[in-house]
Amino acid sequence: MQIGVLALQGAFREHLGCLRTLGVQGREVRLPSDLPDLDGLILPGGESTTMVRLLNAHAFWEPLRAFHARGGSLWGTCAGAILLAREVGGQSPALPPQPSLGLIDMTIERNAFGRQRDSFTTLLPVQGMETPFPAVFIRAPVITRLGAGAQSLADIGGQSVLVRQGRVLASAFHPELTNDPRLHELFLAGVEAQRPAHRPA
Ligand SMILES: NC(=O)CC[C@H](N)C(=O)O
Repeated sequence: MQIGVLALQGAFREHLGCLRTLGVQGREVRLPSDLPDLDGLILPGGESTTMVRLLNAHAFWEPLRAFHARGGSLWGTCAGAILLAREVGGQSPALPPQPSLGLIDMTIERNAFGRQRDSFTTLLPVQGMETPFPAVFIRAPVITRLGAGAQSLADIGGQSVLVRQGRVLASAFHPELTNDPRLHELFLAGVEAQRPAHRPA
């Protein structure tokens, strides 16, 4: 199974490290030409406005949508989750809406926890996990609207922080900054389930 991590900016090395501990040699994705033979792609946390600028500069938007359309699985963490949303809120009304891939029918609000709670770690109950997940939030977004086709797997105070729509997973927090492999395992299991039978592992 071929897994890539978008390596334009942010915590891509940490994701590659987590994949390595699970025996998966992930690949840095820096150009659209790195996408074609991947089965799964992780969009890391970082600064979504910077990522948008770099995605524009490399004409990445259509190749990413095409990757999804041909059966690729995606997982966005924090800034990466913002890139996957249909609508992005939380920026100054003076600015135009932030562009995004629209691969999950949700509205996501940037920097939603406010200054006092800029960064925190919490033990988060996640659907399907026997014990809570240690979730690290850093200037994190929350999902304020979720379409009927998307499913919430965890929430804080009634607001979703982990959602799935088909082959696309989004977490508002950073599983790559903890030693708990369960979300990486969840993503890889989804990729494996989607991988065409004729492709070698
Ligand atoms: N840790 C993160 O990825 C923070 C995301 C950042 N606040 C943004 O809007 O892009």
